[in-house]
Amino acid sequence: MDPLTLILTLVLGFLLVYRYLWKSMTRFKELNVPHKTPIPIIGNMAPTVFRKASMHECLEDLYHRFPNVKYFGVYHFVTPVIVIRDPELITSIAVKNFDNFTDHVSIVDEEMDPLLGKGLFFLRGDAWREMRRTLSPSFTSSKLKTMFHLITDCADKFTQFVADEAKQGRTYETKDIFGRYTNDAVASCNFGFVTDSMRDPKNEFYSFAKRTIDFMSSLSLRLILGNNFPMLFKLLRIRMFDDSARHYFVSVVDNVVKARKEKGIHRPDVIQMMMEYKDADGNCLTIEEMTYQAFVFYTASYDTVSSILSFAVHEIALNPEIQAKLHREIEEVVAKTDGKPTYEALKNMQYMNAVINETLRLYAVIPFLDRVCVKEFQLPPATPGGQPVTVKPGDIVWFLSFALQRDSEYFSDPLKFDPDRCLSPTESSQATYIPFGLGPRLCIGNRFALLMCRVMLFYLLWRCELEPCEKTSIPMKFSSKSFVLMAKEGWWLKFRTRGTKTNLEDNETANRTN
Ligand code: HEM
Repeated sequence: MDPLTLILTLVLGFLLVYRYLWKSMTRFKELNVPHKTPIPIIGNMAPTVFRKASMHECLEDLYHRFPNVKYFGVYHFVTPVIVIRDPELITSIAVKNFDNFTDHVSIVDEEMDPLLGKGLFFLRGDAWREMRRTLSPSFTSSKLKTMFHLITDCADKFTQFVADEAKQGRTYETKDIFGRYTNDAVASCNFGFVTDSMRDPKNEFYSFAKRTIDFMSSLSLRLILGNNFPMLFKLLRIRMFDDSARHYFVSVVDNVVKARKEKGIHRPDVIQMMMEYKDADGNCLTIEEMTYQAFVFYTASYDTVSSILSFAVHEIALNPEIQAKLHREIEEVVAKTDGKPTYEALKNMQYMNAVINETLRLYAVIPFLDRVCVKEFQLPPATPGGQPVTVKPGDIVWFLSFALQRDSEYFSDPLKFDPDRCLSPTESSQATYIPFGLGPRLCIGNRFALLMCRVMLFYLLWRCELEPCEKTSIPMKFSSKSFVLMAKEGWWLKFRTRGTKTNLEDNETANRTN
């Protein structure tokens, strides 16, 4: 190609791309939906692009710019998204009119990235319905009860190890150690084998999975790009996870299934339930299908559960009266169950549940919940006297759990960590408290997640006291580098085995928290 043709082609290409991008960025002006003027390509995401704020804080800021509307528009880079602000309208979309909004935004190509694309989260329409029906029985209360001892084994081993190490007080980065616990619990309950990642942090499964699902790596960037430029992603064959990850997890599941069949092993876990599943025509799940679902459970748990535990212990350490109250409740259960806590005893711990629920309110780890319109739907006017807006198939809506759960309109003194508010059900409603989402797409693992948190906090606070240390972030600042909610400087705390503290150390702790 001669230089002139090359330059003309490049200019034309640039103009076409610019026009296409710009066209999508005038959508809200045309629809007369309240919005902030976007910057080309970056849209309304400048604070996250220039690392001034986390995605959560950037969206929360936009949320507060439009206080009196039912919804407003956000340009997530080049993608126009309607953010629903009104709780009633959120319920209408996610629950009552679910059939118009059945899917999550598909950010990966199913064939190129089957580990994510064929997992429950990204399945669409009937394929999602079928798989959700298949997997739901794995997480009922009765199934969780059978998995309870698998989880307590992990928490017990973990806290014994920590209690041995922390006799003189020991500082930990809690996200790292709770990541190991979550890994062990999920490996045991979902993949069907035992790891001990505190004593053996280099074990193959944990090392591989941790490297694969690292939101502080380019994975966060790839998630954002996949959300905005799915065509480009496909064209350039960019993937979230490469073939080595798929091969590794398929071989793990294959080995577990083979060993169980050969040795006649039966274990009360999710792999076993998937092995035993048969559809109406007698078809079983393939090894690949089992792997994709076990992998999505792992991905959905690893970061969320370890983050919620880290935020919870951060607040517990900073609030000695909450820690004391929680410890009293734990001692009551220990006394009642003769030191062998049961599933029911833990499930009924009111204050423990309030502490976890309050953590989920204050720290919604996922920045937004999304739905894609699959059937035309009419939104009421955004403002009194405005015009209704028709949402078409392919249009995207978001609900901002982080902003809603920190809105003083719904929660008094919203930045205060106050578990007591969760003891009185009046403070939250269905659509303003949505840490696990809502409607038929609600997190399938929510009970499992709560159980993992409850079990860990129980064993940990039974054996250890938690204190802030020099490196603890006070107040908590969020990282602008990650797609999920992360502490900017990490989550650092001092753990101390109960009953080993001197009077002098007691005074030091009191001074630090005052
Ligand atoms: C504290 C921990 C967790 C939090 C905060 C969380 C939060 C969420 C949220 C917000 C959604 C989207 C819901 C919606 O769109 O309405 C979701 C979906 C999902 N979560 Fe969780 N989750 C957690 C733990 C888990 C665990 C432990 C598992 C697996 C065992 C899991 C598996 C899933 C799956 C498979 C979906 C997709 C469900 C579907 O589309 O049908 N999550 N989660």
